[in-house]
Amino acid sequence: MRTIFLIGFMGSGKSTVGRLLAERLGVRFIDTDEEIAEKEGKSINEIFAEDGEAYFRELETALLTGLPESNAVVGTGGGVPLKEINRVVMKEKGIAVFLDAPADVILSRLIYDQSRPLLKGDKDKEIRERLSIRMPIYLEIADIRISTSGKTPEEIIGELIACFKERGMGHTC
Ligand SMILES: Nc1ncnc2c1ncn2[C@@H]1O[C@H](COP(=O)(O)OP(=O)(O)OP(=O)(O)O)[C@@H](O)[C@H]1O
Ligand SMILES: O=C(O)C1=C[C@@H](O)[C@@H](O)[C@H](O)C1
Ligand SMILES: [Mg+2]
Repeated sequence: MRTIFLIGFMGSGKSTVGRLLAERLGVRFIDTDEEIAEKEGKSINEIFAEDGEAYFRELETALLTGLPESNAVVGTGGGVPLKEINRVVMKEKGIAVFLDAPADVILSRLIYDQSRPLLKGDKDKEIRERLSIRMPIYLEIADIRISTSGKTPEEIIGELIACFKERGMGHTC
């Protein structure tokens, strides 16, 4: 099985769905944010505050470059597809599954969340502005796009697995 990269905005469910999907497929789960936080010994908030976003983005690229090309599900950070080198690495190593959710659903999931450094002000505005800039990039590299609104993580995984069975890995559903 080629590596599955889950991409999408903050709160789209990449970490939640990714962990369950890996369990279901019997493969390793790697969450880029968790790996980086563990290696640095600090939270993502602390890395952004103390070392800056540019440093965090370098760590993301370094991590992606070292990931396996098979038998893994990767929950990416929401900003990973923004860099061209990251998009190239993901395409080389596996397939990209875009977990889609509109701004109001994302806001409802993250309204009380304090762990995302890019959502510290007017969350509604920050989500809408960033999502509109990123949407074309997520769409451009998605092999598969799944709407997550109103679906449980289990339902999303069921849809994804059905899609893989119907079309085969690496094809657009
Ligand atoms: N399908 C879903 N339905 C309802 N709530 C969900 C769903 N998927 C995720 N959530 C909830 O939304 C929140 C954010 O989910 P998660 O951390 O998996 O997002 P993420 O895409 O990994 O975000 P980030 O890019 O910031 O890492 C969590 O509280 C999670 O329980
Ligand atoms: O969308 C983003 O740019 C981010 C998403 C999170 O997964 C973290 O990687 C970090 O909070 C930045
Ligand atoms: Mg995550």
